[in-house]
Amino acid sequence: MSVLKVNNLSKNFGGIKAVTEVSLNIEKGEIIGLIGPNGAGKTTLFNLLTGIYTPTSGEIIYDLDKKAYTKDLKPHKITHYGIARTFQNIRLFQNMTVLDNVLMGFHSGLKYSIVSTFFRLPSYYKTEKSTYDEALELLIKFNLLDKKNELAKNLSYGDQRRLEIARALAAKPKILLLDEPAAGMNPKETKELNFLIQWIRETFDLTIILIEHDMSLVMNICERIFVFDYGHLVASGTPLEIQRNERVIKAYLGEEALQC
Ligand SMILES: Nc1ncnc2c1ncn2[C@@H]1O[C@H](COP(=O)(O)OP(=O)(O)OP(=O)(O)O)[C@@H](O)[C@H]1O
Repeated sequence: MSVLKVNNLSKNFGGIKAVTEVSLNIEKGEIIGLIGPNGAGKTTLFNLLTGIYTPTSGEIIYDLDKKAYTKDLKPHKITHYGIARTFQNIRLFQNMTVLDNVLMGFHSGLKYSIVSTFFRLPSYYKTEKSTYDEALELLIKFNLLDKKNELAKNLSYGDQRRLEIARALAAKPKILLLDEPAAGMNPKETKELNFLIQWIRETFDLTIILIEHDMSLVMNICERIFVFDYGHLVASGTPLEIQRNERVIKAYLGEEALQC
């Protein structure tokens, strides 16, 4: 079942063609890798998928059952359609605690009204209590419970990356976008991330799309890979197909890819 479809999507910034006529289809439950040289358009595609940028042309169709298109969707609405993300440069609330960061992630999905919040009606407290419990559960799953009262800025780099993923999951997404999750991680943390990504796919019943330059991670966990160059989608296929694709080897991977 398709959960996300992109048709002839383009984004120009003045004369720069960041994304050009990209079409792709993502199936439920897949782990997808987006790879390509710096400036190839990968993050711009994420920004289009999350409503940060409006497409110059083309369309994005989320969750085909609901027939939601990008045209009039703002980022908070896209969250409601089930997309959450992390950022290349970690964007946590650095001076807030670990627990508060996760609680902020629930905010977009909360069901109580302004009236019940203002008058502190029972529905407000009920939602607040279950949100708090769910936040603690997420912290347990991510092995961060003992750090719940620490400020985000005091966590190790690997913990900050995991906290950012936990916060994204609080919005209960169907599709999780990870922008260079292994950036800045040491080999041990990258290995743990490898297992973490597969574990969250199973545990949270997710479809995952990740941008990554660490080829061992991409080749190990992705079922399909899309390769970008100068804004164009130049190849797609399984890790094995991509590793053997002459054009991709020449433009990006290099001969060592064959040993991955
Ligand atoms: N807001 C913007 N304004 C102008 N140009 C932009 C903007 N965002 C991206 N670009 C340009 O679009 C092109 C694609 O950039 P993008 O960040 O999407 O590449 P990328 O594949 O994610 O690169 P990296 O791997 O380095 O993160 C680049 O030429 C970049 O300079």
